[in-house]
Amino acid sequence: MTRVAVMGAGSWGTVFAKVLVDAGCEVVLWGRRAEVVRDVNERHANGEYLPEVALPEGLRATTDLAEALEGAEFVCLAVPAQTLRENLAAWAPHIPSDAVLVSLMKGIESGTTLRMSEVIAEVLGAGPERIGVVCGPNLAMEIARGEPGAAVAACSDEETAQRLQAACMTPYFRVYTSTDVVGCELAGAVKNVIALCVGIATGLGFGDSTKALLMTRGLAEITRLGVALGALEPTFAGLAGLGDLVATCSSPYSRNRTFGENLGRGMTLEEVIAVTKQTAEGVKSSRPVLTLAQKHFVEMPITEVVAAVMHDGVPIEEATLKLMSRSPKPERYGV
Ligand SMILES: NC(=O)C1=CN([C@@H]2O[C@H](COP(=O)(O)OP(=O)(O)OC[C@H]3O[C@@H](n4cnc5c(N)ncnc54)[C@H](OP(=O)(O)O)[C@@H]3O)[C@@H](O)[C@H]2O)C=CC1
Ligand SMILES: O=C(CO)COP(=O)(O)O
Repeated sequence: MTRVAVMGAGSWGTVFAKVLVDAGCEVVLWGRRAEVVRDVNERHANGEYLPEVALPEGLRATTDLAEALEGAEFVCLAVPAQTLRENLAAWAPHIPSDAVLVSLMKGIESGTTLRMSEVIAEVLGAGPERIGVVCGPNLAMEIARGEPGAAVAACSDEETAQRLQAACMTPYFRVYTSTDVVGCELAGAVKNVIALCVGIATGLGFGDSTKALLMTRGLAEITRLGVALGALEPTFAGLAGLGDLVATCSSPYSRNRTFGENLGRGMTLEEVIAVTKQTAEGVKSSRPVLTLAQKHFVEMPITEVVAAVMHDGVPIEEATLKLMSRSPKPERYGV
């Protein structure tokens, strides 16, 4: 039986642990709070993050790092992107030296502009053949209910990608492989920034024309950045690209979209932060994504205004005007 540790017992860590159990793995879920761990072990639930979701009885949880990580073939990482570095440093002594490290996260590190796989490589000194990513249009509550879903298991080493695919494929969760780690990770992280903007548009009361505009031009800027960083263009038309963008920008379950929607409705940034209980990665990632874009001379107008609203106090009306008054040009997709 494949032994897997899932590090982080929030919404996605818990649901992905369920998927792994349903796929036939032996899974230990690590959480930092005893009450969450107790809920998983005693009630087979994570009431705080996933109300009314029944977890498999075979899913075990612990707060003990050594217990979670002992003998793990795959270590799946599901904590907020900005906390990964400090967490990994604490977990490192317990991580088996041959384990494959799998990022389930969708963010870019502030300050360094590193993708999560790059943070893993830097902190643990692991080679690319030991680092994977799982991403795609996966809203935790929907996958938890066993609704048909799909994702991409990416690793630069095809064989590792196939092992990862086998570990998490279930009758309701279809997994494809990819070797384009850069494309998958970037698409996952940057769609959160676009979802913030779609959320703002929703909160302002705008309809589907505006949302389609933002998703389409958002995908164009995600693709431009990805290709500049060495990703493969077709990745952005796939599950990790278009798929995740559409799911996140359309779903009331999306924390990023909801964050934007609250802002668009007129709440202040401080008020929205106060009511947002779960991780909305796009807020902090918008700045490092923009820095990456500037470094590679890639135009990302939507990201630019989102970063300005999130970090520089630019009013939404000014951001809207800025986007809509850009110079006339032919429509270009990608590079
Ligand atoms: N939710 C979803 O639908 C999906 C999310 N993702 C990605 O998965 C990643 C995790 O998100 P998700 O599980 O949804 O987030 P949640 O906000 O639901 O959960 C965050 C988890 O991380 C823990 N945590 C927070 N801060 C720290 C810290 N400093 N050290 C250790 N643990 C910490 C929380 O613990 P505590 O409860 O104790 O605060 C909680 O277990 C994100 O990058 C997200 O983009 C990817 C696909 C789908
Ligand atoms: O990544 C996700 C869907 O694939 C979840 O999006 P949110 O983090 O915005 O909820």
